Amino acid sequence: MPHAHNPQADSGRTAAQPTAHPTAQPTAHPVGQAGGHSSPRYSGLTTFARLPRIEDVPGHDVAVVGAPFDAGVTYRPGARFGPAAIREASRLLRPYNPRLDVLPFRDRQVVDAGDLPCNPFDIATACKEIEEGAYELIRDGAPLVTLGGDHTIAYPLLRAMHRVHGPVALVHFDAHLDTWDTHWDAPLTHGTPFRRAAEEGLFLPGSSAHVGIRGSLPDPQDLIDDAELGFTIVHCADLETLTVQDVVARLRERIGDAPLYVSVDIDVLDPAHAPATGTPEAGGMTSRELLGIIRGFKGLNLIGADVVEVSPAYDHADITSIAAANLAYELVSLCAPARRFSS
Ligand SMILES: N=C(N)NCCCC(=O)O
Ligand SMILES: [Zn+2]
Ligand SMILES: [Zn+2]
Repeated sequence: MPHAHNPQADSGRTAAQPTAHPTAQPTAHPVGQAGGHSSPRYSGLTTFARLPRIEDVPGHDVAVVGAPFDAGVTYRPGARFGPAAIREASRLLRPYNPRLDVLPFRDRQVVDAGDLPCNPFDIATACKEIEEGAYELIRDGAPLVTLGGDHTIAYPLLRAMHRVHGPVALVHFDAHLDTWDTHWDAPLTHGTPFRRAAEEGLFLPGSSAHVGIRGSLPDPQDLIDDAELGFTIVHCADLETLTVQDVVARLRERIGDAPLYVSVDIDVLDPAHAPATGTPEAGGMTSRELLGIIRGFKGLNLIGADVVEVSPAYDHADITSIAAANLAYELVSLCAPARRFSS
């Protein structure tokens, strides 16, 4: 599908009417990754998975974009460097995803769209910039995977998704609820994006879930307030008895055939699997569990996703960035069609 602005695509669009082009044809001959045999994977300029930049191809079916913003954090800063670190850690991603049996870059034109503009001093301005930048990438219906950035960015991203698809099923992987009303009286922080989104009806509460919630809370009222927003919660402790398949079944039943948005706060992983994050909590998920649950969304209508809260200065041996890059790869892979012929 063309990336160029299409004025007709906007006409008659309202929030309640999904407007993604159901008939849009995928790019005929996608440009894939820079070849691992013609140039070693550790060489060359960095794009996500060594994919072409958006300006290097005529159009895109799926975009990966960075949102280097971290003015909304409450504890350790540094997620503004997340997109660069995740891209660097994505060099080893290969063309074939065997668990999903797809070649995500062969049948869809996947591009690296660079970084969205994000004002580093004014959160409201940054949110507007992120929303507009994301909207330009998705206006013709292309799925978007955003590399954060702190979790504040999920709010403008959901606003952009809503403009194209209407309310979405939201699956939110996180140690934290991120549904506070305000933090230090600030309405736009990484602890508040899903409260703002709920107020604006950006997601379908009955189709949405928090997964991986754990850790100490400022107040017991947090859980009561969150419950009023309509989410179901798969607590991290539930994984002591539920298998990955059980969780997938529960989430799929809830999502149904609604357009799906997946928001992954990397702190849903145990600090052993993701040390480089702003508000780490002990007792988290393994990367294998999280990758398994996300793969379980195969066949659903994924219209967007984010992987946020990677703060690379706290990393060791790129553990966190590698986990984030692989999660983004699975999310992009969910946008690929079933394999039609062997490679
Ligand atoms: N990591 C995210 N998104 N939120 C954490 C907020 C929890 C706190 O600062 O107490
Ligand atoms: Zn979190
Ligand atoms: Zn979060």
